[in-house]
Amino acid sequence: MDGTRGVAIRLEGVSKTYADGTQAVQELDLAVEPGELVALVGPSGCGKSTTLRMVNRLIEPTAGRIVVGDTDVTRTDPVVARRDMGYVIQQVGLFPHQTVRDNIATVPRLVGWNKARTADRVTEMLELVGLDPDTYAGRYPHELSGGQRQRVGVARALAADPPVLLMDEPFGAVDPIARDRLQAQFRSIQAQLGKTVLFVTHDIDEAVRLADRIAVFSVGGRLEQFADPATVLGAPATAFVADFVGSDRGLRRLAVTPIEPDDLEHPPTVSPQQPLAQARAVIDRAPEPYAVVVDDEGRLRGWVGVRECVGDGTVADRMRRFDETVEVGDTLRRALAEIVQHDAGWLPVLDGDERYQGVLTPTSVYTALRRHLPEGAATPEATPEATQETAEDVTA
Ligand SMILES: Nc1ncnc2c1ncn2[C@@H]1O[C@H](COP(=O)(O)OP(=O)(O)OP(=O)(O)O)[C@@H](O)[C@H]1O
Repeated sequence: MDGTRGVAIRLEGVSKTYADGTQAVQELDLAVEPGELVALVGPSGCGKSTTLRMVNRLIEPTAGRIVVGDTDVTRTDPVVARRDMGYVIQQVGLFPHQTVRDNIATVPRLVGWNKARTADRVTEMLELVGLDPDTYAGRYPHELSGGQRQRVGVARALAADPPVLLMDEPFGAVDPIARDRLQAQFRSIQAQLGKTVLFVTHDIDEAVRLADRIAVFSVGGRLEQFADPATVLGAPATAFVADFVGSDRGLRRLAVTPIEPDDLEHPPTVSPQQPLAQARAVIDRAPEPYAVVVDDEGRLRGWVGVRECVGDGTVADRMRRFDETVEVGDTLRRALAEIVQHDAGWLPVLDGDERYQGVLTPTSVYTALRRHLPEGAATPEATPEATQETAEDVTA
């Protein structure tokens, strides 16, 4: 979809001290690239929302400069600056006495779009967020589910095609299943639109799932680390970050680590036309008690184990099919989930053209996870002290 692409956001030495002396944000420097999706995370009260609201000047910084695209928003009329920044909040903030249509049309009308252009845009935005315009445009907010209200909130924020989107716990108020769906949908919307998105969440899994980079704050608005999810999880910069992302960060890394061809194992392969006796001989020479059946075009057909390789006939007569496969580029988490779900010792991996590439086993998933540790990553999980600690935790 054509539209305004994202612009850079720069915070330079930004601080906020509230009137009662609370230091919410201290000397914050943060540079967000155009089109980047950045999550602000940290414990309650660490200044995430304050930071977000200083960008659209709902809160005035006490020091520093905030530049959005070419505009120093700290020196611009905030009402004008806000037109370039869609804003989505947890409770959505839809106008209760206006229809969905009128809610979405708010900013386009404000900036003087004519009726026809505004009406087209409302339809386009409802379709973008997956709500049928004929059904929903005329409804009032109380006639929608929480998830639908949230989607209308996103549609409204995007309606005037701003380059920047600011979101404060955008999916916080919906149930976990709707939340998963909304997150996936938002990712695909963002992939199409390429806006610059700053969003606040206290949910590290949401940040890992959605963000290109994660900014981790500690109380007092100090930036502890600003890096991509794999680095935050695999190489936490400080003890604070390690604690915040949790002792199960190793598991979380599964979700951000893609399957690569180098990670795969290569058990023996046979073709469907081969006699079973030949397949048996192939398996007997290999450490694995099975062979993968691949046809002449490199497509996966199934597998045979030693037990199938008896009697006359060909591999095609006795081979078994797979319940599941994964592709190179899918996450290790997906692979492990399939292995566990199907109680399988191994899982075939295809390329984007459905050609067989190799297999993953629980061991190779683990090896891949270790290989993908970001540079400079200490592996606290593997140190004697950490092992000791875990043992104490277990016995405590
Ligand atoms: N208007 C205000 N006056 C005084 N202190 C404030 C004000 N607004 C926020 N604070 C304080 O500033 C600090 C940062 O608040 P902020 O809302 O930015 O945190 P947060 O990280 O978004 O927290 P949460 O996750 O709980 O929403 C907190 O200590 C909060 O109590």
